[in-house]
Amino acid sequence: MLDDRVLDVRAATVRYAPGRPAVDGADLRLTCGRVTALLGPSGSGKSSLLRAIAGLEKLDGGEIRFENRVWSGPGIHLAPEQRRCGVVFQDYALFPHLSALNNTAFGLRGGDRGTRRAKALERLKSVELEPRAHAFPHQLSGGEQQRVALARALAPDPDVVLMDEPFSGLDRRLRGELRETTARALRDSDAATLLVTHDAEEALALADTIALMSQGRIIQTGAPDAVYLRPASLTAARLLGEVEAFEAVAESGRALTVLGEAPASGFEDGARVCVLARPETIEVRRADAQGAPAVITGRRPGAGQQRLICQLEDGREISARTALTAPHRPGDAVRLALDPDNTHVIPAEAG
Ligand SMILES: Nc1ncnc2c1ncn2[C@@H]1O[C@H](COP(=O)(O)OP(=O)(O)OP(=O)(O)O)[C@@H](O)[C@H]1O
Repeated sequence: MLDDRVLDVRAATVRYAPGRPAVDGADLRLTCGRVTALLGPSGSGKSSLLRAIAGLEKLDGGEIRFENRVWSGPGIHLAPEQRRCGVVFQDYALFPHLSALNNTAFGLRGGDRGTRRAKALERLKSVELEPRAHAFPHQLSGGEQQRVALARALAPDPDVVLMDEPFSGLDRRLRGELRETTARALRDSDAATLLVTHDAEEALALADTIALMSQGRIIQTGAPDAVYLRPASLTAARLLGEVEAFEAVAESGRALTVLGEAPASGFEDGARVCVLARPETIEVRRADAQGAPAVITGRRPGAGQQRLICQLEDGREISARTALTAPHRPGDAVRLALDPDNTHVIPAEAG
């Protein structure tokens, strides 16, 4: 079997000023034909890492290599145009005086004009924009502009596609639609894609792999469900959504929390652990059932689900999510319990 074609980032460091670098020894691997979402809070270094891969920032340490070719490393810095790398910026950066077709054809080299136009048209078709080929950017909606930017990035058949918050200027419904078109076009292209986002839902919906970034480092990489359900630390868990954390001590392969037991095999007796549970896995039971007594103090309806704030007898508030149709209302007395199959236990120091 052929080896996967990969872009390898090793111990990459980008420093703008004295003190902690913006990118602080980040390791990341992008595989052709796969979409990797780089998810992290504002200021964690996502755009700086993307720009370093694109060749727009020099590395202060570490290395970036595509297959056997070093793009950035000690004494080496290939110019952006020497990297087979397409970039989609947050504001799309389209040329206002060029049509969608000419924007898409802009980066194409070689062949005659007719061949380049045909190729650009093919790319516009892949993002379902062929009928708007002759429109100028100001005549296109935000979502259409985003797709032209994607077609332009994909037109020269790059090895790597970098997208910096490509959906951030669009409304929620449009984002959902565009994600599908974008994911399809990216997978068909066989490029290694990095999608920078601070939107966990977007990362979970679009990516084959999620890389979590915090304070300049990649703190966990894995398949979306694995990273969501089995975060390596509390910081990683919180990057993907709300989570409840309970301190406990491991005993005979179990950890006992205020909401019941969680399996903790792999931990020695007496080890301090942190039991993590997502709000949708916390069971909200009737007041006469087993579990920790609580009172519902808040309720926020959402799409298909409701978020409940439940106060335990010691005053601690627990967030639980149940079906919107479940008959839970503020003031109700309930019992809360962990679903042992859906907890994840980490060492206390990672909590
Ligand atoms: N050109 C620059 N000069 C100096 N400092 C910079 C520069 N670009 C970014 N920084 C700093 O580097 C750190 C990381 O910024 P970066 O834009 O990479 O983070 P980010 O995770 O992409 O954030 P956001 O989600 O807000 O875009 C921040 O502290 C930022 O202020």
